Amino acid sequence: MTDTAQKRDVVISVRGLRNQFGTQVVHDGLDLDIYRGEILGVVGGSGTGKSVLLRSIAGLITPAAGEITVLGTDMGRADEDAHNAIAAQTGVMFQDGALFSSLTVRENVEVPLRMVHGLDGKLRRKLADLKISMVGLPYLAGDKYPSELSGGMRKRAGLARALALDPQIVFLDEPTAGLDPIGATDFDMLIRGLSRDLDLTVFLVTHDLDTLHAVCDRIAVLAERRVLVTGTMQDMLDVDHPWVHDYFHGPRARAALTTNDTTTKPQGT
Ligand SMILES: Nc1ncnc2c1ncn2[C@@H]1O[C@H](COP(=O)(O)OP(=O)(O)OP(=O)(O)O)[C@@H](O)[C@H]1O
Repeated sequence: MTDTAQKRDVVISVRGLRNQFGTQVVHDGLDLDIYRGEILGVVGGSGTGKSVLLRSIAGLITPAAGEITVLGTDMGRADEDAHNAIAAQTGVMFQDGALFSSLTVRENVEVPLRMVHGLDGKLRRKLADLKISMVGLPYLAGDKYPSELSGGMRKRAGLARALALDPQIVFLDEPTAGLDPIGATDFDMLIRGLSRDLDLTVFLVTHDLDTLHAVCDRIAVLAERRVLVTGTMQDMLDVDHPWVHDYFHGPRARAALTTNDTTTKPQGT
């Protein structure tokens, strides 16, 4: 870690995390820090526990051991009120948007807003429409049901819902999976723009090398049940570990490097 990184504000700290399902140990002694305002890309082979890590930090599963501190709150010791306060500061977007199929897009985005006391229906609808427009969906999309949307639109709707309460942190699980290359690039740019404009911290699980190049400030690699290494894309190219080397030096990585060398890149840490 550089001196600059050490001075930065840690908004999520994970120490000694252990996750286990039956006899299967997914994480063991996993440590990770995430800094305010950064976009952290989390990569790793299939089944290395990227989504489980996301769900642990987002408070959706309880780890077997370890400490997770989010915005200064030790989640293992926090009472229900503290958990709710953190939930209001964090938004989660799942791969397929995870929308309620019986609700319109606007009603889906209104779901978290219902937690806010004193917000009448009219204002709630206005706020939902604002989020819908922030993620680049047309105004009329608010009246549609998830089944009436394309996959990319459903992802945007899921992102609008994740942003409903103006969180400080958003968790994105494979945001570009299943999108065509143009849709994926558009979504990458949306994430970067929102992160910059809203000063969001983004925890982003992805397999998409273009996303890593175009969007992420830092990358964390999961392997051997822990975070093996963190650093910039440049740092990853120098890592002497078989999986990391193959991933970042393979033909797809080279193609992503060439493509993204011609576009604007985020500042490294
Ligand atoms: N609720 C659960 N019950 C039992 N096992 C689980 C559960 N959730 C995840 N696992 C297991 O934990 C391991 C890690 O799963 P996870 O979904 O985090 O992997 P991943 O790295 O996100 O994989 P992929 O890249 O394929 O999406 C897998 O072996 C999975 O089967």
